[in-house]
Order: sequence, then structure tokens, then C-alpha cells
Amino acid sequence: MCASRAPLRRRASTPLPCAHQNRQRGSTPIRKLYSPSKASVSAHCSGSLDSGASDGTNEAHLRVVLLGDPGVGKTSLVAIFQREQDKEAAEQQQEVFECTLMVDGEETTLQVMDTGECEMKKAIGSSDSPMRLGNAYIIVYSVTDRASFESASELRIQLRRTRQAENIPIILVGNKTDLVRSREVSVEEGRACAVVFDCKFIETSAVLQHNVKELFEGMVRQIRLRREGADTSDSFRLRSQRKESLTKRARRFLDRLVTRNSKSTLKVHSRSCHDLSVL
Ligand SMILES: Nc1nc2c(ncn2[C@@H]2O[C@H](COP(=O)(O)OP(=O)(O)OP(=O)(O)O)[C@@H](O)[C@H]2O)c(=O)[nH]1
Repeated sequence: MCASRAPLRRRASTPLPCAHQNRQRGSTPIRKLYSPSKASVSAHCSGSLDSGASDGTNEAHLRVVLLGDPGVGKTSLVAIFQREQDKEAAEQQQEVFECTLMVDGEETTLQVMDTGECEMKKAIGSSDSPMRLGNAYIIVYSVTDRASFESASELRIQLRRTRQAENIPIILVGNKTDLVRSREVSVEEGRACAVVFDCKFIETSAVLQHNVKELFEGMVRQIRLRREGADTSDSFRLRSQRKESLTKRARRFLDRLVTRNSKSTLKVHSRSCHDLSVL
């Protein structure tokens, strides 16, 4: 059952006009960005949004940010999920919505942010950049659009750079799997990319509502696994130590994608990147 309490800002798939974005510059970043005129919403959100914690482990509300090229289906994925949770919120197509999920017998409240083009253009260094707002990330590409797959890889690299010291849950999502004949990115490539970029992976179809529930439930599990300290083990230390080399490997992977020499990328062994219930 969803705990969506109030609309923060209305949004269709059309990005917000940049004029709106400009109005936000220099203001209190997050609250202004998402709820410029709703005091009640600000009051409700202030506890979570203004919290200094960035690893998502101690907050009542966890910010999950959706990133990806325009048109890959971010809004559609959120809308499906919203519809299951809260019809009213779905109809309003809020850009940020809050819901409480019951996963494995425990409730977790997520604040899901769907970023548009204007938000994505914000300087990575600025405090209201989507790269800095999330406690967890869903990076979406369309399996019918190779360029969006390459963008997703770039976004993963940018996230690594921006949030280096943090162990943030990230799920790479290949959407639009229903468009079988138009597929440009294979499931193996998506999986290999997730292994190289050290994140989880799932393919979805917003149209068929395939794997959307699994995606959001998986995100809750990924957050919990970190919260429970499961990743303070040797595995995370080792992963952190090889961060530098991973970035280099990621860059090489991306270069191979650009040159379309994708066969070599598939040699990467698929670990458990498709299992969203383990680290
Ligand atoms: N066939 C198919 N179409 C989809 C799917 N997901 C989204 N679409 C369509 O793709 C188009 C773009 O979807 P959006 O959800 O607006 O994409 P977005 O990533 O939010 O785009 P921006 O708002 O521009 O950032 C719409 O026409 C959707 O109906 C899917 O799984 N399958």
C-alpha cells in the first residue's frame, strides 16, 4: 500500500522548461526543486530531503533517482509502479512520489525521483544535481536504442566519480523488451555491462508491466543489504580497492561498445548481477 501523501510536482514525459530550472538556481536545492509552492509537502519531506546522510542507511525516506536518456521509459516505469500503488498519484504523473513497500515482511518507504532532461543537464558538481540527490539509482536504457545503452554506461562512470566513497545501490535497467524486433542491445551485453560496472541488472517492459515490481522490490533489498552491513565485509573492501582499475575497465568496455566490438564484452563472466536479492 502506498503512502503517497501529496503531489510534489506534476510531470509528463516532456522535460520541464529550463526557465523553471533557472528559477531554482541559488535556492535551497532539493526542497525548492521538487516542491516550490507546497509548504505542507516541504514540511513532510524536510526530514528526509535535508538529511545529511548520503549512504541511505539511516534515513526514514530513501531517495531513489531514475537516470537515463530521454524516451527510454523512466516515466513509464514509475507510472506502472505508481499505478500499482496509488492511482491518484499516477494520474498526476508526479515527478517525485513516495510510497511504502512491503518486501519480505518489512515495510520500506521510498521516495522515487524521475529526472528529466533539464535536471540531467545540471552540473554534476552542483548540490542539486541528480547525481548527488540519490541514496540509490536506477539507470535506464532502452534495449531498442544502443545510444541510450552507451549513455547509461557514461552515467554509471559519472556516478562512480561523483559518489566515489559511497556504496550506493545501482540497478541498470534495459527497458522496452517487448519490442523484440527492434532490439539493438542483447541481454548478454546488458549483463556484461552490469558486471563491468559493478551494479545489478534487470530487463523490463513498462508496456507489458514485466519485471517492474521486481525492479523496485529488488531496489529495496539492495538498500537493506547495505543497511544491514552485509557489504562491510571483505567483498566491499576488495571492491573499493579495485575501484580505480574498475573505472579503467569500465572505460575500456565503453570504448568497445562505441566501436561496436561487442563480442569481446560478452566474455565478461556474469556473476550474480541479475540476482537483486544478493549483493
Ligand atoms: N514499447 C514500449 N514502449 C515504451 C516502454 N516504456 C516506455 N515506452 C514508450 O516510450 C516513450 C517514452 O517513454 P517515457 O516514459 O516518457 O520515457 P522517459 O525516459 O521518461 O522520457 P523523458 O521524460 O523524455 O525523460 C513513450 O511513448 C512510452 O509509451 C516499453 O517498455 N515498451
